Order: sequence, then C-alpha cells, then structure tokens
Amino acid sequence: MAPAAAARHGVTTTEVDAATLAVSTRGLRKTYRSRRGRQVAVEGLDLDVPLGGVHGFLGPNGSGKTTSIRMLLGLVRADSGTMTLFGEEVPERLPQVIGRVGAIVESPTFFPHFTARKNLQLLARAIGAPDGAVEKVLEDVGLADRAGDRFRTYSLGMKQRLAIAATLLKDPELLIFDEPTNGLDPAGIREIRTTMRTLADQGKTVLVSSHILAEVEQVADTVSIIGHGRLIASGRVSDIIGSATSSVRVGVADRPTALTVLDAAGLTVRLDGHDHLLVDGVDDPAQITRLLAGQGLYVHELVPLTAGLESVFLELTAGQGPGTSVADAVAAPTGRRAAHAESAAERLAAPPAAPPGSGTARTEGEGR
Ligand SMILES: Nc1ncnc2c1ncn2[C@@H]1O[C@H](COP(=O)(O)OP(=O)(O)OP(=O)(O)O)[C@@H](O)[C@H]1O
Repeated sequence: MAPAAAARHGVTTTEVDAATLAVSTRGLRKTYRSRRGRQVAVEGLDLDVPLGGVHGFLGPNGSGKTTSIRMLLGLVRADSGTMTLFGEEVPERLPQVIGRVGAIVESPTFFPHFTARKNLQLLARAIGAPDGAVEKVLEDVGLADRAGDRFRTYSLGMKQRLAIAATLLKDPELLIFDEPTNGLDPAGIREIRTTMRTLADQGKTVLVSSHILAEVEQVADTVSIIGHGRLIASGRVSDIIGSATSSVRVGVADRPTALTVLDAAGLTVRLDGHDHLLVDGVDDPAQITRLLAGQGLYVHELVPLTAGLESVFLELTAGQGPGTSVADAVAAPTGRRAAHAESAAERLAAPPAAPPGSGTARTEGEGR
C-alpha cells in the first residue's frame, strides 16, 4: 500500500496534544518467548485515544490488542516504547492514574447464588464506593429491573453488563473493554453497544477492542486499526470509511463488451457473480452510464456500494504475504500519528489491586 493510500485512511504524522488524549503509546513493543520460539505480539505500536467518546481498537485475532491493553494496565511489561494514560507516563505513574481507569480484562468471580445487586454491594464495600453507586451503575447498564435475580440465572450478555457495572463502581473516566461482545448473540451485542454509547454520552472515554470491525463501526466515534502489532489506520470512523475506494455495482446485458469499454476508459472493473460488474474507484457513477451508453450499452442497474471498516482493512492489507508486517505495506511513517479524525462475558478486573470478588489478572508469560 502506497503512503498516499495510508494517508487517505487517516494515518498521518500530525503531532497531538497529549492533554487531549486518554491513552497514547509510541513505539510499543512486546515479544513473548514460548515453546515455539519468540513471538512478536506488538511491534512498535503508536496508539492515540482521544478523550471522550467510544474508540474502537480493532484488528484480527492475534494482532496484539490484548497484549497492548495489558501493557497499558501494568499487567504485562513492555520490551520498549512509551505509554501514557491521561498524559501520565505508565507504568511508572500507574498508581496515580489507575483510579481513573476501569477495565474488563479478566474473568470475574461473581458469586453465582447471590443476586447481581448483592454481588455489586460486596464489591462496592471492598473498594469503598459511595452509597448509591450500586443502584446508579445497575441503571447505567440497564440491569436495574433484574438486579434482584441471582447471577447464575443471567444470560451471557447480562453477565457481561454486570461486569461493566462492576468497573463503573469507582466512577472511572476511562473504560477499557477487551472484546466485550465475544460469545454474545446479536441481542447481547446490541445491549453492550447501547451501554458503551450511554457511557460515552455521559462524558466517559470507552476504549473497546474487537476483531469484528463491522460490529464496532456502528458505535465507535474513532478507531485505530492494527495488524501484526502495528497501527495501520486511525481516525474518525466516517473519515476512514469515506476514504475507502468507492465501488459501483453495474447491471448490463452485454457484460464482456461493457467490461472492455470501462477498462479502456481506465476504470478498474471486475465480474461480480453471474449478473453484474463491479467498478472500483468511481468518483461519479454517472460516468459509467455515459461511457456505456456511448457504445450502445444500456445499464439496467447502478448501485453505489457503501464501504465499511472491514473493506478498508482488506484494502489496506491486500497483497501482503504471511509474515509481512502490515506497517510495511503502508510505508509507515515514524513519529506521532493521529487522525483528527473463554468468553469476555466472564472477565472482570480492577487493576492494579483486584478487589475481592473480582478475577485475578493473568500475567505475562502465562499460557493462553
Ligand atoms: N502469554 C503469551 N505467551 C506467548 N504468546 C502470547 C501470549 N499472549 C499472546 N501471545 C501471542 O501474541 C500475539 C498477540 O496476541 P494478543 O492476544 O495480544 O492478540 P489479540 O489481537 O488480542 O488477539 P485476540 O483477538 O485473539 O485476543 C499472538 O500471536 C498470541 O499468540
């Protein structure tokens, strides 16, 4: 991918004011040693999460999302690079900032026979949350009317929302959710999306990781897309999608001749199934009708196709062989980049000191 294409997708070298960022990393790197040898999990990651709104941290399985989050939270040591939370260097100043962060990165151990309310009350007492916090967080995640039900009767989606409620007890400004919709059905996914939106609308910053780009695209204000442990695109969802190559599906009776005509005009044309042509990189769809009509070919269908983050990702990583760094493909510039532009349901942790009732954080070197 040429630098121009990367820039089109929001990968720029603009300097950012750290005061406007909830999270920032530069050159973050982590290598694991395992029986299979050395595994580079994160390779020079530059990540900027603006204050406020939902920020999607997106990339395929194994691209380094969880490792990055765990480094930010001090659960895994970085090999090199720098990280800040609210402008404070971490892990050095983690004790000063961790109170402003709530994260779901591990398995919670809610008591199955206690009600959701009782579970939260125990946690609230353990961390010294203010009176009324439990009822407020139950309301925030939409569980107020089911708070009297035992935890074991909860659906996966409800369990996940209860885990989110637990992170909200200390009223954090930044929420970090690692793949919160894993294992959920479409209704559960929608509930989590609504909850994240509600939290962002209250002024909080939500950093959510996912390997399903299309899912997060619907709720995120801004995203960072990573591949092979490196940033490949970042910015406002609308800008990234808007920058994608636009395609048009064309229905025409004589497809071979139409293909030749459009190809001769310099357009990128391919066959789509048995009935249509797909023309990429079209600024003005009317150009297609004009070109074809000029040759006596009449279009019976002309549909501009909306791009999504998934197709942007595929476009950015097209042509890479296995093992090729995605960043190589986008000729990644150095320096700051910003664009102004197991079931996760069972995870809960409030690092650095997990309160009683929450799960223990998995640490570096442990098997997955
Ligand atoms: N404790 C570990 N020991 C050895 N290798 C690890 C460990 N944790 C992660 N890895 C490897 O590091 C790479 C990045 O993994 P990571 O879990 O950070 O990616 P991810 O994007 O969160 O993926 P997923 O969406 O599947 O959770 C993978 O190749 C993974 O196998």
